[in-house]
Amino acid sequence: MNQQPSNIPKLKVCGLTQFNQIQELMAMNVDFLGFIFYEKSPRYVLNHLSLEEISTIHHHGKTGVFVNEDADTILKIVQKAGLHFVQLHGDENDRFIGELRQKLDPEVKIIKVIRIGENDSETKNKILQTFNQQPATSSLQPISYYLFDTDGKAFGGTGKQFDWSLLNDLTIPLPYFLSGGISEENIGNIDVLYQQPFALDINSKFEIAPGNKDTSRIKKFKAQYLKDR
Ligand SMILES: O=C(O)c1ccccc1NCC(=O)[C@H](O)[C@H](O)COP(=O)(O)O
Repeated sequence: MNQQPSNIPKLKVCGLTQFNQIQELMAMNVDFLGFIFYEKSPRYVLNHLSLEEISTIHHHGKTGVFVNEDADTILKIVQKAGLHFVQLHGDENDRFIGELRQKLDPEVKIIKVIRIGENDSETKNKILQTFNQQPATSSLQPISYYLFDTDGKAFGGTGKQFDWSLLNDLTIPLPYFLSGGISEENIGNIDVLYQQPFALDINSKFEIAPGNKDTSRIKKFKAQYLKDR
């Protein structure tokens, strides 16, 4: 993984489908490469790359995004594609996550997505419930990271920002990825967050078309916002 001063968030680029673009992102030391294994997404990676092709990508941050997928399918994809992170982007409950954790190689880390709708007490309760799902006595922590994204019918890739100030009302017990419509236009507001993100997750705001990334804009974004601020 790329060495950076710890106060600078890492960068995940999600919804990758093009081999040449993946190579360009690797050359610019992007920390996480996101592949969507959800058939209904316009960024469904298996329409473009095979599991064998993904397995040939030599990078330590290969992340598979899954939506309410069954554990054995996730396991098979993780093994065949050589993934390092599993991002659970649906409504997976603690029991499912615990079972999946038992099946996965301990080196493979789980990122649990919390999709955020309105900034209201119901949303805050939903988030707190998810935080409380972590069994304290487990020898292997089921969830390693949270990812906060904007809720929507498509589950992800909405291109919309949620109200970040909501995170300031919470003590987030794990490092987290900040996601949902992140671009040059709103990243300047990141300083409002008391607890800074471990990583930023960018996607549709840097696309020419779904799955087709504007890598030169990503390069500029990374150089401008993810160096010493
Ligand atoms: O991007 C998708 O098409 C998608 C569909 C279903 C579940 C997850 C999906 N994306 C996962 C991501 O991690 C995205 O980067 C995240 O949703 C933010 O996307 P955006 O709002 O476009 O920046």
